[in-house]
Amino acid sequence: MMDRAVYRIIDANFNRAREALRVMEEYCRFAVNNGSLSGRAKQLRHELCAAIGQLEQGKLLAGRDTLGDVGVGQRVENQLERATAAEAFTAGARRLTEALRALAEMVQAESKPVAAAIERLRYQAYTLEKDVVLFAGPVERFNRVQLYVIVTSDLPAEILSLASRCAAGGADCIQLRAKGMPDERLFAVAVEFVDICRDLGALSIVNDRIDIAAAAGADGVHLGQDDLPVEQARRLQLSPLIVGKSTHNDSELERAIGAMPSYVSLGPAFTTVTKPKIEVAGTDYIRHGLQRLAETGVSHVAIGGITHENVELLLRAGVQRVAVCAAVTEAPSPADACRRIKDKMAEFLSG
Ligand SMILES: Cc1ncc(COP(=O)(O)OP(=O)(O)O)c(N)n1
Ligand SMILES: Cc1ncsc1CCOP(=O)(O)O
Ligand SMILES: [Mg+2]
Repeated sequence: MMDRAVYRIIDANFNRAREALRVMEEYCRFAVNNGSLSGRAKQLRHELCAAIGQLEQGKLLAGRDTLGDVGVGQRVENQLERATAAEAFTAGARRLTEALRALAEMVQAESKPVAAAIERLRYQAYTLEKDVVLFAGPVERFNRVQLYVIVTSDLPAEILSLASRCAAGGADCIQLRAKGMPDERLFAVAVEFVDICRDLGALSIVNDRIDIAAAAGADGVHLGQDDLPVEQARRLQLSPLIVGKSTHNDSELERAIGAMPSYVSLGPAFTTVTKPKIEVAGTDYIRHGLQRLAETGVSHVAIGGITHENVELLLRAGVQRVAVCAAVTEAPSPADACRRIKDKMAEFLSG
């Protein structure tokens, strides 16, 4: 037989945990726009209710004494003063795991199986928090990108010079794509590339190689269909990285969404001199991809044969981010070429 104080603690922490889960669920649903993450928060809430439902409900309610609670009205500094929805989520996750811990300890005496179920929920809550933070933070950073330039070269000096000129011309994100460079040199170039991008305010992405991206401190990695899977790359990151995934058709897109990358590239939109043999996916695929992605929270970038002359066609289809290689890096002035595309985008997206 538990005493009344224990029931009071269980009742208070059950309410605290449910409320925290609501905050987490709403953040996943309305800020992250991800049905799978909000579904996991909802499932946790239902499982918590089912676990506590096994205790005697009458005793829980009889133990409640809000008016006599000496903690009511005691506020710590900054409580209920969250600057962002992400901060509210993190505070909710902390409250949730604390409440679950208190619940598990207090329920022990009444029911060991219920206490064990609550402990399992606590570990699931830690995992959910981690999955949400590792997904939502990088997506938010990537969503600020409009112009993404891919610098393709195996010459270190050319890569670094192009990266500086493109960033100076307004590229928001630059990818280092050096397909034939030995690892030692690739790592050294990646370190300099990351520095240049950081100094000039562009995101730095390394193509193909999560190991080089993580070791060089890049903002992200881009993975193709033949590269390491997104889930495995995530396990190797040292801090939350932007993880991009190439897709060229509906079935690749569905598989990519399941792995929850930060963004998918949709393309090729047009024929491309950078990959002359690749089949064009076309603007219909891009239009459909954008619709499908809207309910996932996964960001996008259109790619393949994009120039300042055809970018408006994509913007009209709903594209908000474009990745460009040849039209910028083969131009007499890569910085001017970036500016031309950025201006077109700014004009369209602000109008
Ligand atoms: C933004 C972006 N999208 C697609 C690709 C192509 O990746 P992948 O199919 O792995 O081919 P390679 O570029 O590795 O030859 C990309 N690099 N960047
Ligand atoms: C790397 C890549 N993958 C699909 S299309 C493409 C090349 C994009 O380059 P470009 O802008 O020169 O067409
Ligand atoms: Mg690749």
